[in-house]
Amino acid sequence: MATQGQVITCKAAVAWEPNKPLVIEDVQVAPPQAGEVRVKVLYTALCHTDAYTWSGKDPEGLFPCVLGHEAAGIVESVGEGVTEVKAGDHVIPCYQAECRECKFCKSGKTNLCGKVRAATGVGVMMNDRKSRFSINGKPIYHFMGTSTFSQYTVVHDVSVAKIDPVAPLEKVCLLGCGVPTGLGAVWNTAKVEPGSIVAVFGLGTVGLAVAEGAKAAGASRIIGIDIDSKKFDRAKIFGVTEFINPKEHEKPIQQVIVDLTDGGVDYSFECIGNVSVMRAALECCHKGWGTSVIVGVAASGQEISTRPFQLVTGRVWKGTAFGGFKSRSQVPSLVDKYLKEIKVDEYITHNMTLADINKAFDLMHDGDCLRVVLNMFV
Ligand SMILES: NC(=O)c1ccc[n+]([C@@H]2O[C@H](COP(=O)([O-])OP(=O)(O)OC[C@H]3O[C@@H](n4cnc5c(N)ncnc54)[C@H](O)[C@@H]3O)[C@@H](O)[C@H]2O)c1
Ligand SMILES: N[C@@H](CCC(=O)N[C@@H](CSCO)C(=O)NCC(=O)O)C(=O)O
Ligand SMILES: [Zn+2]
Ligand SMILES: [Zn+2]
Repeated sequence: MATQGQVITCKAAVAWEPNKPLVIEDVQVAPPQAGEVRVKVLYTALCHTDAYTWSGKDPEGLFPCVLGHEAAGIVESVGEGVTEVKAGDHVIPCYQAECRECKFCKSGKTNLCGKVRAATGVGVMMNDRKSRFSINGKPIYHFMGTSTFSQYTVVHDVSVAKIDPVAPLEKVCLLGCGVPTGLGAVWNTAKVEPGSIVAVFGLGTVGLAVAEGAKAAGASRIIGIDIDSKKFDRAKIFGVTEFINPKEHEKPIQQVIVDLTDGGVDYSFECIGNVSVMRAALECCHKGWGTSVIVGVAASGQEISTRPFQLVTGRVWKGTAFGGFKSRSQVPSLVDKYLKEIKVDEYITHNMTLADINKAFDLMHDGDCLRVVLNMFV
């Protein structure tokens, strides 16, 4: 039965309140308006940023909402004026949009896009500043412009990347967030050169993707730092060459690293979201040139600090969103790269269904878990 132009009622996991279990509900998803695309979400993974917003610590978190931003699916229908995708195309929703027309996109200096950000930050669509999700008439907010914990979602056309239909959607859904973030932090934001010494704080999916990116960039040493020593064996597969557990050292971790590296590392990456670790990551960098990249998302109210002398003496502090990748232009090439070389399957530790989403979030706090992929239609 054709669904184009019709309201679709489907299953979605709704976050009614911070920290309260998600509830699988029958949700009405309105047809896409001008410049919008309705996507049948086949697979979605869970990212720690979903857990962060769900926790109530995200200043942009609005409830009730449909969370989720790391997914893959097929276009169900498109609104007026949409030319770059059509029904049947395989796509990855992109929480970081790319319009190619705004001041940010045209600058060539950033992957951030300004076109729809004001609407996606308050859980609505740009066209009419309303949500396309509702339950018996009650609006449910969107999240990050993606809301992939729903069997159908509506996204802006600037927030969807068309990909090679050969790619397995149950795998490449990971290219919607965590893996590109880590790879791009190394390749686009830090621009790590061959021979560099790299420190990676936090060996979850994002940190392991940093290690994978650093190995591909030819780093000579990749030092993994995590408070859970169980992470170390697996991290070797992703390129980590040495491990440090800060709990096993009396000295501050930055001092331990400076001592081990003849003055500090060339590049460090914070992949946790802990502001004290962000400071350590900066301060373990080599005087004169060491660069530290903040990747982790810290809760509202948290602030970073260091002695300005750390920067006066040549260390550089940076941050990255989606690894600096321009989403619509570059996600399709990441999918092509996946088909040839980059790891993705290796980050998937669990496969579950939408009905089990609360159990999937519980699993994320278990040290063995990297990414859980949910099959949305089983
Ligand atoms: N900037 C972006 O675009 C972007 C994109 C995706 C995710 N993120 C953020 O990146 C962070 C990492 O995501 P993830 O999915 O890899 O998370 P994760 O929870 O799987 O990994 C974090 C790791 O850090 C370790 N850890 C915790 N506290 C530590 C400490 N004090 N010292 C050393 N290690 C410690 C944990 O044991 C774990 O292995 C999250 O904050 C997430 O929100 C940012
Ligand atoms: N609303 C949050 C922002 C959190 C944040 O920094 N998000 C990252 C992506 S995390 C993906 O897992 C990001 O890309 N930020 C840039 C942007 O949102 O435009 C808060 O306010 O803390
Ligand atoms: Zn994410
Ligand atoms: Zn733009």
